[in-house]
Amino acid sequence: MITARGLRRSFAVRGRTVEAVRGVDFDIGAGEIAAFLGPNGAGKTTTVRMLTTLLRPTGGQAVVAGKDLLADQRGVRRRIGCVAQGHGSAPDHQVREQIELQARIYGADKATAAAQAEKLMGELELSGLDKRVAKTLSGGQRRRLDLALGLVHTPRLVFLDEPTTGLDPQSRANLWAHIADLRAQRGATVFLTTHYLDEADALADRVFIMDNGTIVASGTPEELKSQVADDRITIGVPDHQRPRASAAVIALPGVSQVAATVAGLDFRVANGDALLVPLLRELDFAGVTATSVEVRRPTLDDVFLTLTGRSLREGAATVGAGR
Ligand SMILES: Nc1ncnc2c1ncn2[C@@H]1O[C@H](COP(=O)(O)OP(=O)(O)OP(=O)(O)O)[C@@H](O)[C@H]1O
Repeated sequence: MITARGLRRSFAVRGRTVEAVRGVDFDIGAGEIAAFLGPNGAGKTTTVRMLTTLLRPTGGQAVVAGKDLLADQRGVRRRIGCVAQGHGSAPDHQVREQIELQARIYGADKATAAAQAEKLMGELELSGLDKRVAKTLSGGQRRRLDLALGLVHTPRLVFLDEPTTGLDPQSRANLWAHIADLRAQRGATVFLTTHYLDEADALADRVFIMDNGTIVASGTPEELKSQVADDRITIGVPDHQRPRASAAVIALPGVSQVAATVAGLDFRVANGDALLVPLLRELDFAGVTATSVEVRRPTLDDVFLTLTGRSLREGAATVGAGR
C-alpha cells in the first residue's frame, strides 16, 4: 500500500539546513495498521505530509496506494484519507452539514452525501449531534468529526497524524476502537503517527520507531520488545536518596542501566524476579527507604531508551549506564 525509498526532506531555516527526514525506506502492506512512534521533532509529521502530497520530498521516491507520489499527486490524493494534527473541521459549521459538504466535494450527489453522512455519524457515535456547530463539541466528538471528514470518500488508505493528542484517557480509548474498526469493517490500511507508547502498542501491527529524521527500528510491538530482553525494576525513592540508591544498585551483578523516573529510579536487570530480594537488601544496607517497587517486562519505551539513550516518557532521563 505504501513503498518509500530514500524519502527525505530538508528545510532551510535562517541560512541553516534542518534535515527533518533523512532518507527513510519502508513498506506498508494492505490492511496493516502501522504506527510511526517518536518524540517531538522526530520527523513523523513531515513524513505524513510528504506521503499525502502536502509537501514535496527533497529526495527519494514513494508509491502510495498504487500511485507514484511524485508523478501522480492527484491520483494519490483521490485514494487516501488524511486527518491532520489540529482540527480539519470548520468551527462554526454544523456537524452533518460539514460531512455532507465534504461528500459533495468528492463528487457524491445530494442523496448519496446524505446517506454517507448518516452512516458515518452512526459509525463514529456522532448521531444526534447533527445541528451542533463543531466548536461546541467535546474534544473526542470533534476528533471523531475530523475522522468522518477524512473518511467520507471511503479511502482504502488513511493517514492519522497524532489522532488522540490532547484527549482524555476515555476519549482516547474510544477513538482507538474506531481506528481499529477502520480496518476491521472497512478493510482500510492505517498509517498513524503518535508519541504515545501505549497507543502504538495497543493499535499497531507494526511500529516504526523514528528519531531525529531516521527510522531506528521497526517490527511488531512484541518483536521490538523482545529485542530488549532484560526486565525492569522500578523503585520509588525520595529525591535526596536517589544518588545513594543508584550507586548501591548499579553495583549489583546483573544490573546494567539506571534511568530516573518521576517518582524514583528504573533499573534494567537480567532477571527481575531473581534480583528483587538482593536489590531490596542492598537498598536497606545503603540506608535507602524504597516507597514502592515493581518488577516488569520491557515496554516500547524501554526499546526507545535502549536505541536512543533517551526516554519517550515525559520527565524521564537516563542518568547512567553500566553496560
Ligand atoms: N516547515 C518547516 N520549516 C522548518 N522546519 C521544519 C518545518 N517543518 C518541520 N520542521 C522541522 O523538522 C523537524 C521534524 O519535524 P516534524 O514536525 O516532522 O516532527 P514530528 O515528529 O512530527 O514532531 P511532532 O510530534 O512535534 O509533530 C523538526 O526539527 C522541525 O522543527
